[in-house]
Amino acid sequence: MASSEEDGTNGGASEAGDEKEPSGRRRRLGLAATAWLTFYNIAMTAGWLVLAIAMVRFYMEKGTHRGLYKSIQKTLKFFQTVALIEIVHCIIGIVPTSVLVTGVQVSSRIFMVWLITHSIKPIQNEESVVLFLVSWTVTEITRYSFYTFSLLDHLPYFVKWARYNFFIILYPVGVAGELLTIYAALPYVKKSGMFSIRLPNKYNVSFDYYYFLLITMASYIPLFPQLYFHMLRQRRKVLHGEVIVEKDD
Ligand SMILES: CCCCCCCCCCCCC/C=C/C(=O)SCCNC(=O)CCNC(=O)[C@H](O)C(C)(C)COP(=O)(O)OP(=O)(O)OC[C@H]1O[C@@H](n2cnc3c(N)ncnc32)[C@H](O)[C@@H]1OP(=O)(O)O
Repeated sequence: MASSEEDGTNGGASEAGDEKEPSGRRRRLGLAATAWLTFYNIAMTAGWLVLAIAMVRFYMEKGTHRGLYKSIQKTLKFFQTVALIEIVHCIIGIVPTSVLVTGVQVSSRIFMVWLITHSIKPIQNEESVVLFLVSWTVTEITRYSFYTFSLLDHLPYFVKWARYNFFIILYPVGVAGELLTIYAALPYVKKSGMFSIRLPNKYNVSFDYYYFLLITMASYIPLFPQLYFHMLRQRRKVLHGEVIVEKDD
C-alpha cells in the first residue's frame, strides 16, 4: 500500500502503482458504486446526527440518563443494523477494507444492540450504556462524514484529523462501556436462564448464555488490540504518509 498526501482530498491510500489523483478512486469504483456509497454515507451521517441530537435533547430536558436508551432505541437499532451492509461492501470489494476487521467491528455492535441492551431491559439505564452510546455516535458521525467528503473529493483536514485521532480515546471508552454493560447483565442472565438450552432435550444439546457472555468478554482481550492497532496503522498511513504493508485476511 502506498500512502496518500495530506492534501485533504483522499483520506486513504491507493494500491501501489495505481493513480493517485483525487478522482482516481472514483474512476476505479465506477459510477454506480460511488453513487451508492455517497448515498449510504450521507444517510448514515444523518442517522447518527439525529441520534446525537436526540441524546443531547433528552439529557437537557430530563437532566438524567435514565430513560435515554428507551427514547433513542429505535433509531439506534435501525442505523446500527443497517451497518451490516458494510460487510457486504467489503465482500464485493467496493471498499478496500478487511472483511474480518469490519465483520468483528459490526457483529460486536449488533450483538451489543440486540442480544444485550435490547434483550435485557434491567440494564438499559446503566451508565455504561451511555458510555458506549456516546462513543459510537461521535465515532460514526466522524467516520461517515469522512467517507462522504472523501468520495466528493472535498475532505476538510479537521474531518480527516478527527477520523484518525478521536478513536484513540473513543475506542477504549466504547469498549469499556460495552464490557461494563455485559458485566452488569451477568446476574440477570444467570438468574433468568435466558437464551439458554438445558438438558435433557430431544436434540441432546445444551447452551448456557451466561458462559457465552463470559467467553465473549474474554474474546475482547485478543480482538480489541487487533482492531485498535489496525486503526493506529491506518492513522500512520493517512496522517503521516507511512507505507504500511497489510497482511491479507
Ligand atoms: C457474536 C458476538 C461477537 C462478539 C465479538 C466480541 C469481540 C469484539 C472485540 C472488539 C469490540 C470492538 C467494539 C467496538 C466499539 C466501538 O466502536 S467504540 C467507538 C470507537 N470506535 C471506533 O473508533 C471504530 C473504529 N473502527 C472503524 O473505523 C472501522 O469500523 C474499521 C472497520 C475498524 C476500520 O476501518 P477501515 O475501513 O479499515 O479504515 P478506513 O481508513 O476508514 O477505510 C479504509 C478504506 O476504505 C474506505 N472505506 C471504508 N468504508 C467506506 C465507506 N462506507 N464508504 C466509502 N469508503 C469507505 C476508506 O475511504 C478507505 O479507502 P482509501 O482511502 O482508498 O484507503
